[in-house]
Amino acid sequence: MHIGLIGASGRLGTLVCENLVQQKLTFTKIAREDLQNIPSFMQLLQHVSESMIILDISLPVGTENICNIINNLEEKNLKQIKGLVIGTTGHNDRQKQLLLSTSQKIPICMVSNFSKGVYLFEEILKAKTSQGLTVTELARALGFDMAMTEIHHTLKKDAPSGTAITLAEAGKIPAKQISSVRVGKVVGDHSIHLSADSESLEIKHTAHARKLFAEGAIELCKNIYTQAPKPGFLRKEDFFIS
Ligand SMILES: NC(=O)C1=CN([C@@H]2O[C@H](COP(=O)(O)OP(=O)(O)OC[C@H]3O[C@@H](n4cnc5c(N)ncnc54)[C@H](OP(=O)(O)O)[C@@H]3O)[C@@H](O)[C@H]2O)C=CC1
Ligand SMILES: O=C(O)C1=N[C@H](C(=O)O)C[C@H](O)C1
Repeated sequence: MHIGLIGASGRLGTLVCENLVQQKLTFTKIAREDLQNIPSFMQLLQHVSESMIILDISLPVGTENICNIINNLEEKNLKQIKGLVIGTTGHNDRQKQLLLSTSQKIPICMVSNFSKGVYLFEEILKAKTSQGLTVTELARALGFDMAMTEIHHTLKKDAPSGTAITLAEAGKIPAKQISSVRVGKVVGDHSIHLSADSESLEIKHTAHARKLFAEGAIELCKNIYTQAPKPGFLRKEDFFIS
């Protein structure tokens, strides 16, 4: 497997490159210039002889650019790309629509958080209690009010975080109940607060180091490459465990 990496010079991208080198996996850095038009991208593809997974950990405009390239590539060149894994967050509705239409051409997997802990968090929110209720339904029935906070470093561009949006969807927590804090160098904290008259409860995930996301992203790329799914919007749940 070869990885085409968009966002290689970024905070996360740098760690992904280090990890790929450690694992002796081959990769190509895809710069913003490579995504400007088909000839630029074709030049890059011609230097890669193997089939590849493209990992996008850039900004929403980077995602938009790679989607436009994919939608305009000839079928024979498209065959070289086995999947597009998107870790970038903060897409607007138009960009989400573009991703959906691009998934008709290649398999696309969008993962707002590559950590296993957040995956577990999401599954907890979607699970059913012994009475057949979701955690949120049970909490509300027991008189708990629910809200979420997410805390990240000050250089993060989007708010709320992609993870907060994903967790809120899983727990059916209204978007207006999410608060975002940007402070210092926090890698990523997500908490759900449950509050009743005389007691409170908190479910919290803390990312202790950014390399966690790099490891998760590469593992996911490997799993998708091995399973070789057909074009479409992939459920990350089908690829998180190898
Ligand atoms: N899914 C997950 O688990 C995680 C997701 N993220 C997400 O990943 C993304 C990157 O985060 P982070 O590394 O902190 O951000 P950085 O700002 O450090 O890096 C952004 C990267 O994107 C590149 N870039 C920006 N615009 C374009 C473009 N138009 N075309 C190609 N490349 C472009 C930048 O390149 P240049 O140097 O040329 O500006 C840079 O390499 C964010 O969306 C963040 O939310 C972050 C952590 C975990
Ligand atoms: O930008 C970040 O740093 C992070 N972004 C992702 C998000 O928006 O949820 C994942 C993680 O929390 C770090």
